[in-house]
Amino acid sequence: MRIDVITIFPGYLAPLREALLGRAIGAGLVDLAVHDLRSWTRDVHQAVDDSPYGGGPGMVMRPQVWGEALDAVLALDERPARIVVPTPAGRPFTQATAQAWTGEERLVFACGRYEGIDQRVVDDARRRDLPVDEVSIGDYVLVGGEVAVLVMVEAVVRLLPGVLGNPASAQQDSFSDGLLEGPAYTRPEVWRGLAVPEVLRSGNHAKIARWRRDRALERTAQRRPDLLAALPEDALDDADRAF
Ligand SMILES: COC(=O)c1ccnc(N)c1
Repeated sequence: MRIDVITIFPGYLAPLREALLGRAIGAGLVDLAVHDLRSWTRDVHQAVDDSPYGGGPGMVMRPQVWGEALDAVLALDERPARIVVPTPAGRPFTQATAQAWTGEERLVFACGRYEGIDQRVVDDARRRDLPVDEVSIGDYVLVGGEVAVLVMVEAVVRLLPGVLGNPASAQQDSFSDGLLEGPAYTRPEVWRGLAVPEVLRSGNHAKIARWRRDRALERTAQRRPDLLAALPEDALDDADRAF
């Protein structure tokens, strides 16, 4: 997978070259290219934004600069790309989105700042039949899209084959089965007077699986009843319902 990020703060994306993601890049599982949007400005001030039509606070990022930047970056590689615009006004980015994007050959992230990017940039890309997703990582506003890109790239790349040491851990993630993950424990057996639940030391794999499923159902019911309500009809078996 090739990932391109267009931003006025390239340094914000440096963490993508650390740790697990850095190793994925080193192993050739991911190609990452970060581009400074100001490279496509033509004026001495390298202006990337301007006042909003209709008035109002803040500044809007200029369509000319973004249009040239996206055209140039897309032309760097012939692989088909999905353009992603992080915005608080976007559709929710979820584990399902991350899973779906693992099938993409290329993702091009357009990081907006200020009050966002002139809408015609997205409209122009869409009318050229380029896939464009405007996505939000949660119901809150950031200063720029860069942090959202860090979140989304990590969520996607960790799912790519060969990235995680143990692929099973991606399968047992929270959300992978529609439920939140339950509590986890490691040594010592007792810590500050708190013992690891007995069942986890029983060696009885069926009982352990049941206990873990019950804890996941319990936590999901307590913290995210919306996820429980959204489960498909056949997702819960009789033992689950008995819980
Ligand atoms: C500027 O971008 C944001 O504020 C943003 C992007 C993606 N998700 C959000 N919740 C906010």
